Amino acid sequence: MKPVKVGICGLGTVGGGTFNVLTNNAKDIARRAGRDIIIEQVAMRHPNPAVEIGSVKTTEDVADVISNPDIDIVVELIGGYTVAKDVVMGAIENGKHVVTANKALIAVYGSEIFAAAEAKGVSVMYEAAVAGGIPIIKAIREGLAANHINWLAGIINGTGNFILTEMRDKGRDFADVLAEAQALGYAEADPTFDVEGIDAAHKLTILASIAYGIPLQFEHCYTEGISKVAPEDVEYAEELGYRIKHLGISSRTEKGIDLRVHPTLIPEHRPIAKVDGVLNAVTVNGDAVGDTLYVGAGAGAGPTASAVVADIIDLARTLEAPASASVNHLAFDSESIDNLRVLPIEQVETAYYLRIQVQDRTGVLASIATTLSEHDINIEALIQKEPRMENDLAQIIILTHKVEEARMNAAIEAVESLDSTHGKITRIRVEHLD
Ligand SMILES: NC(=O)c1ccc[n+]([C@@H]2O[C@H](COP(=O)([O-])OP(=O)(O)OC[C@H]3O[C@@H](n4cnc5c(N)ncnc54)[C@H](O)[C@@H]3O)[C@@H](O)[C@H]2O)c1
Ligand SMILES: N[C@@H](CCO)C(=O)O
Ligand code: NA
Repeated sequence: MKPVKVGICGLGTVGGGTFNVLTNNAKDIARRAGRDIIIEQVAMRHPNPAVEIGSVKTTEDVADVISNPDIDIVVELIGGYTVAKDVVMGAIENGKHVVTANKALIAVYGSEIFAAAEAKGVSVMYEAAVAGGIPIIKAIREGLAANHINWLAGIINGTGNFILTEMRDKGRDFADVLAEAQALGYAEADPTFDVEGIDAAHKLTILASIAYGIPLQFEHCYTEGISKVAPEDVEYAEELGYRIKHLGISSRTEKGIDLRVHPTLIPEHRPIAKVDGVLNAVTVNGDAVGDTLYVGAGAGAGPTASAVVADIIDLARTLEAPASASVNHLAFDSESIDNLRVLPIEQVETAYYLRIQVQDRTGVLASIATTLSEHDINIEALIQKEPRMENDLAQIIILTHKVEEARMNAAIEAVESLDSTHGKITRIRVEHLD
């Protein structure tokens, strides 16, 4: 079979990794694809010291790649919504298949992009966009295709997990660890996407869509980052037998779809609680298969390139096949996408960890317990910490049973207004993942 020719746009962390994997593993890749895969051209702004470009043609203008008649597959590894979108839409317009690692683009503009691709009879592949090297898109879209998927939850931002792990294990400073994650090529161009949960929300939006056959609804994803996780909460959570992880969580309930990203206490015996550093993990529950768990590197040049190149190989294998033979972009036939409602966070039910600062005097505990009980909130565990700081305030840490968020909001407001409590209550949602 004739070789397949690839054009790479962007030669940064992932572009460089993709170039190197395609080059270094060319023999194995050809054996798998049944044909050679050749890098025909690279659009780049700066040389990448990790890459020996050799005799591959380069250009500074992505338009050269998109319009190159020899190129079958355009690989978009620039990032963002502007040039990247032009590259993807331009490649589709020119009848080329696309591979991208750009979750922001897929989460926000995926519907438009997939519609354009379907009209042209080409595919847009995005395995690298979610959980880096873990083949989670393939697992859900193809491997679990027999199932009615009930829920999924995952650590889906490598930078965030790396920061939380280093803070917990080594007591390192947040800003220091973030700088290291950036130097290692894990972080987004704008790292607030990592630390404020936006990147995880992009990924969760994609996962929920292919799990349930619903439209991409990034705008409805509840998003909270890790920037406010305090070292003392990490410590108290551990004392209660939990770890704090930044999770993306989605489940189907009778009321609608739950779609949320936030710091979460999970029991320390859950396998996902032990997934540390830049590793990601996704657990998916299907009605036939039960619980499944996928773990691997969520960011970095090699792991992300592994996913990009797997997509290129898939396309290379089926290049001459009719478009109807390809897996649907969002796993389900585009005619049968269900417009299920995403629940507002106020209607979501979870258990809670609460840390309340109180005056260290008798009766305080009783008044808090009474206020919670007036809101129908049951306490599962409670610890009290003596004052540590100059302000002479003690801390009460409470784990509650499940309660609707709106009711918890009302209870928190009532507890905060008690004379004996001080300042804002820290609240972190708790999930048992069963
Ligand atoms: N880094 C990771 O671990 C990782 C993992 C999964 C997905 N991603 C996604 O992959 C994409 C790329 O991320 P990255 O970490 O490699 O970023 P990066 O900043 O390292 O690389 C982007 C490259 O694009 C180049 N570029 C910018 N504008 C260009 C233009 N007009 N023409 C040609 N080149 C241009 C930049 O010079 C840079 O080298 C993003 O969408 C990101 O979200 C990254
Ligand atoms: N910045 C992302 C890259 C992988 O998508 C992360 O840290 O997970
Ligand atoms: Na992946």
